[in-house]
Amino acid sequence: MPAARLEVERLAAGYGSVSILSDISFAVPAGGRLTVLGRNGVGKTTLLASLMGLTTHKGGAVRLGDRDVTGLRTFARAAAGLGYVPQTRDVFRSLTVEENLFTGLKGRPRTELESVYAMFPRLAERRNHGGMQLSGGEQQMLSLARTLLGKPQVLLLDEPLEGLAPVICDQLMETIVKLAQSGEMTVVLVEQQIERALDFADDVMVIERGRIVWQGQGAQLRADRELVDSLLGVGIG
Ligand SMILES: Nc1ncnc2c1ncn2[C@@H]1O[C@H](COP(=O)(O)OP(=O)(O)OP(=O)(O)O)[C@@H](O)[C@H]1O
Repeated sequence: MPAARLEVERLAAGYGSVSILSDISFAVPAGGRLTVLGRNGVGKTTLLASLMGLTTHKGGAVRLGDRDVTGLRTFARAAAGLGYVPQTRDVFRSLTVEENLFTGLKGRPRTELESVYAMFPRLAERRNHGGMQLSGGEQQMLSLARTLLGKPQVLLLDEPLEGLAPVICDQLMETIVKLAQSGEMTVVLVEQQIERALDFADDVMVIERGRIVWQGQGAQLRADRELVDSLLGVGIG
């Protein structure tokens, strides 16, 4: 499946009776990249989870290409082309690397594993290792690789670099950038490492208390330290 446009219109969502997100509207063109920034606890994870149908819907719409997926359950959204790599890293710790990857194949031939092993040679080396023996970086690679086996049209990544050593962050970002540049999928990245996040995407969105407070080009943010400080409470560079 080729990359698809993601369009979110006036989305409102939360947990049970609690509202977290309101009036969230944005679009990412097919094959495009968007970075979502924001301080801790502002609703970034809730946004990605809401796109997957994992929160309480309170209004608005999510469209994937021409298809309105708002009313679909999580598995149906995944089948429609949304791929989600959660912050918690989706790894079955009692299974080996290869067994974890099998679960992402969903009946397609085993030979497809070779494509992700080529992308992550480290996983190929550790194919018989148990999930619980993996480092944080390897778990992140496995979680991403498993999602990629589903050939998503839109890939949602929640802080993939969290807790990883700088050299592993470099390697992982290189792979993510290559994936995005291939044009085979649209990518939405939530990331706290601002410099790397701005390197990743031209289009940036900043969330504060569940609302979009800034949308624009990353270059604008990079050039304006005061703006970055006011939006994110930290300097860059
Ligand atoms: N399962 C849940 N039930 C109720 N409230 C929740 C739940 N998960 C998160 N929240 C609340 O929703 C708000 C947004 O949290 P969220 O995890 O989306 O923020 P975030 O921007 O991703 O933060 P971080 O950068 O720390 O991961 C917070 O106030 C949080 O306490």
